[in-house]
Amino acid sequence: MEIVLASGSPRRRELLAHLKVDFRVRTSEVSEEIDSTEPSEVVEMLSLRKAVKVAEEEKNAWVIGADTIVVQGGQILGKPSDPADAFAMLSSLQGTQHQVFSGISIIEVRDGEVKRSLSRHATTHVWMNSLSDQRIKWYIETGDPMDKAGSYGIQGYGASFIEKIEGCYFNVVGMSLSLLAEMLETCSCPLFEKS
Ligand SMILES: Cc1cn([C@H]2C[C@H](O)[C@@H](COP(=O)(O)OP(=O)(O)OP(=O)(O)O)O2)c(=O)[nH]c1=O
Repeated sequence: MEIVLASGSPRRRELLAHLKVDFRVRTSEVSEEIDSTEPSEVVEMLSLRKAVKVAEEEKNAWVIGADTIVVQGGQILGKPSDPADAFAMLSSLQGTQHQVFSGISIIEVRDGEVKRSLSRHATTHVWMNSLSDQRIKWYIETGDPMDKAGSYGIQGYGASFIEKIEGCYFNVVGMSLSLLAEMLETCSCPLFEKS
């Protein structure tokens, strides 16, 4: 049995490495189109979709999938489609509060069959400082926002935008480690349990 991270996100690789477990990465392409507008449902369903796609290719593994979105006033912000979209997102987030939802799914596959499937999410409240148009434009030119939900990364230069957060920091970066640890324990994953 192995732990397989179903993610192309370099952040999620770094995050999982913090848990001091052996794992390998297997990426897949899934559609991120979804009918639901309920944030918790969206991130749990998308994380499950990513995990399922990879689990179908595995024989014996715990497959982990995750998904992160930014939510402001009920509106869901994913990754920006282009620099103009990033500008629109950051302009609306600056000077206000928003939430970051990250869903995590674990699928336990034994002998090619799904033995257990678990999906959970965490929410973090984030307060962003007021930002000038020039500063937003400069940040977008660095390219950093383009692969991130809400068009910012709290773990890089984007940290200078953040006044405070309430909730798990790692949840903002892409996956709550305390939630993941709890889920691996629930699954009785021996690769995680420390003696
Ligand atoms: C808000 C925020 C998001 N992000 C990132 C985390 C996710 O990688 C990304 C949201 O996109 P996701 O679709 O959740 O993930 P992904 O496409 O990067 O990777 P994969 O689906 O293969 O697992 O935004 C940060 O890195 N920092 C932040 O502060």
